[in-house]
Amino acid sequence: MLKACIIGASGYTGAELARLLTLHPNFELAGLFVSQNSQDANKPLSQLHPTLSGLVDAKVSAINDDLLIELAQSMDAIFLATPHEASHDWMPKLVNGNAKVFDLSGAFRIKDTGVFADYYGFEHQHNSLLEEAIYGLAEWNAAQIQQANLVAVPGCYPTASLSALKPLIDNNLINPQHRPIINAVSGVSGAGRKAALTNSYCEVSLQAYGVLGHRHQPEISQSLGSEVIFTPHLGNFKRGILATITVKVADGTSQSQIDDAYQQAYKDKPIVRLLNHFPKLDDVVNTAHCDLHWKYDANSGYLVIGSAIDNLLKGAASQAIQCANLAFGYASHTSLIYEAGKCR
Ligand SMILES: NC(=O)C1=CN([C@@H]2O[C@H](COP(=O)(O)OP(=O)(O)OC[C@H]3O[C@@H](n4cnc5c(N)ncnc54)[C@H](OP(=O)(O)O)[C@@H]3O)[C@@H](O)[C@H]2O)C=CC1
Ligand SMILES: CC(=O)N[C@@H](CCC(=O)OP(=O)(O)O)C(=O)O
Repeated sequence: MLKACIIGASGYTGAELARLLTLHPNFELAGLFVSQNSQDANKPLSQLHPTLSGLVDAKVSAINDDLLIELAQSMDAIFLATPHEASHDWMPKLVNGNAKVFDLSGAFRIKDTGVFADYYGFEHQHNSLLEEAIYGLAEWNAAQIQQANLVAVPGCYPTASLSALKPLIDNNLINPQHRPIINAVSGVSGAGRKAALTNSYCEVSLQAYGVLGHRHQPEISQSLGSEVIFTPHLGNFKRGILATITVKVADGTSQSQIDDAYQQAYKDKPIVRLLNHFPKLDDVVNTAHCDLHWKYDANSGYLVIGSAIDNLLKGAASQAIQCANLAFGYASHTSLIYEAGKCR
């Protein structure tokens, strides 16, 4: 069994990782950590997340610098489900050991350091680690992830958006004169577990935010190789992201070229499901799937794609497990999807 630990285990994505690693046939969950001064240190994870009762009753421990170095030597896999700044600050201690590191934060996703000052509010100090980090979009970067020691797991909105747009861009089907327009709605768990006025129950009402300035816009553009217009919205539900994306396709594109692009991209990739209707959040929440559907108007040249994921799973924890599966030589979907009542 491969030894894995989670830093930031008490958060929403950390708890999902704990569940997925406990149920995984190839990993042993060997450590759960929170920050040095965490109020939750020494509490059982199942006390913080009672849904894990009987499954993950181990206590979370406070992390410190010596422990980081020790974990880098003793673990096979380290999952960071921590704020961007914490991942940024700790990474040099974590990458120089035996463990492969899977970072769910945004700290190592972008190659251009200027983006961190503009969108993340801190100056990036680790250029060489940014170079080394592999972007963990599992269906699209498998060969690189298999060789990686440091995987930057994509953000939730970028996962929903890129899963819809990559088949088109890879087949030169997007009209370069027109930016794809991404409108996406997220549940409140996308903001993490910490209390804040903007995500408290009585305050949340469907609303756009981060308009023309959200940090996921440069992340999507980097991976797509094309600028986009990205507008996120916060909805008054717990989990899930529904993205509706409008694309002006290249002149002369046929319906069958579009259909083929999606079918070729996702054949043998069972996490992504191509539907015959526009996706619904309820069908992906609590699953590792990304559901896609599209409709094309050949007269106008406009294509609309619907993409749905669970932000905490395909948008974070289960995609991190897909990356770990690949990095340790297993099929990407190992332990993540169900077939005839069995976990594949
Ligand atoms: N929620 C989502 O849908 C997605 C989140 N992400 C990213 O994943 C990461 C985790 O997100 P999420 O689970 O939602 O966050 P939460 O706020 O729910 O959890 C954060 C975790 O990190 C710990 N933590 C907080 N501050 C620090 C610190 N300074 N040093 C070390 N540990 C700290 C927290 O515990 P404590 O404070 O007690 O130490 C907690 O365990 C973030 O980087 C987020 O941007 C990525 C994709 C989707
Ligand atoms: C609803 C909500 O607040 N969502 C988060 C995105 C969560 C995510 O993907 O996290 P990263 O920060 O790791 O990119 C936001 O808009 O900031």
